[in-house]
Amino acid sequence: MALSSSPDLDGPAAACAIRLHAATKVYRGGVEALGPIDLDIGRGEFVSLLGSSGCGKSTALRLIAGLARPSSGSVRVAGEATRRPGGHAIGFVFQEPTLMPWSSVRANVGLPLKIAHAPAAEIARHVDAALARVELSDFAEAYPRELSGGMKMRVSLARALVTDPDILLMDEPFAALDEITRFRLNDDLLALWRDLGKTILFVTHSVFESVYLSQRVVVMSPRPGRIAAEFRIEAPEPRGAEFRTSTGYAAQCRDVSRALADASAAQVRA
Ligand SMILES: Nc1ncnc2c1ncn2[C@@H]1O[C@H](COP(=O)(O)OP(=O)(O)OP(=O)(O)O)[C@@H](O)[C@H]1O
Repeated sequence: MALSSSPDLDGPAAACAIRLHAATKVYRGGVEALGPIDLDIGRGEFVSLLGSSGCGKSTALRLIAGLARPSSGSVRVAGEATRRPGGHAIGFVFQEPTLMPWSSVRANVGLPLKIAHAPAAEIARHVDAALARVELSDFAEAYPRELSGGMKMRVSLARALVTDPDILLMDEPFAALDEITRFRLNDDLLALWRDLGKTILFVTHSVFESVYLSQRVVVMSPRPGRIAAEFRIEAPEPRGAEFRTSTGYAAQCRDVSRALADASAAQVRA
């Protein structure tokens, strides 16, 4: 078992931001949630983990974030981004925005820096930049109850960005949103990824979302989650409405969908 963070992963993995090697997770009580899986994610890559409910996607993110330890195998993350107080290699965006209802948007976004005892002026500067990035500058003094679901998720994203992480782990962040809001946030996330060059690992149930967003889609089999198939997504950049309605997009969604169905069927037969 190994879990480590180092400025660079060894050898040819130097261009690699995340490396899982034969990683497994067995929870207390004997639930075999994950693996073994091998997965390398390159610096600056946008990868989606796609799989049915309970296949271990969140478990994989938790191992990478260091919130849980692998039962065997290793999980390694490159970079110890301490460019600012409270800086982390990793930012985490959950399905629920998990905002403090009694605090303003500004206070919610600044929380990670406040916990790290960053000076007030520095917190204000980084919060303003993060809010501008998610187009919420006009809502800095608003409270979560005054915001729509999409806006709350933007606040959650700003809070993850405020420490300037190298890696963003996103666990079904848009699953609870209506389709129009989801599409808009998909486009905003792609713009953010292009501009900031972060490594993004995105968990979703949605074939359509995974193909639209990612450079690579990793299809997982049901519990214990293993990698059943991988697809490199071919798309013109920047992606937008034209890609969403293209035959190339439809064909890739069909292929990924088939692999997901095959993975589930294989498990049922096993
Ligand atoms: N702390 C825990 N203790 C015991 N079992 C757990 C724990 N966390 C998750 N599990 C089990 O491990 C399996 C994988 O869970 P996980 O949340 O990683 O799946 P998932 O693919 O993210 O699911 P979903 O898409 O529904 O969020 C599930 O069967 C779940 O019940």
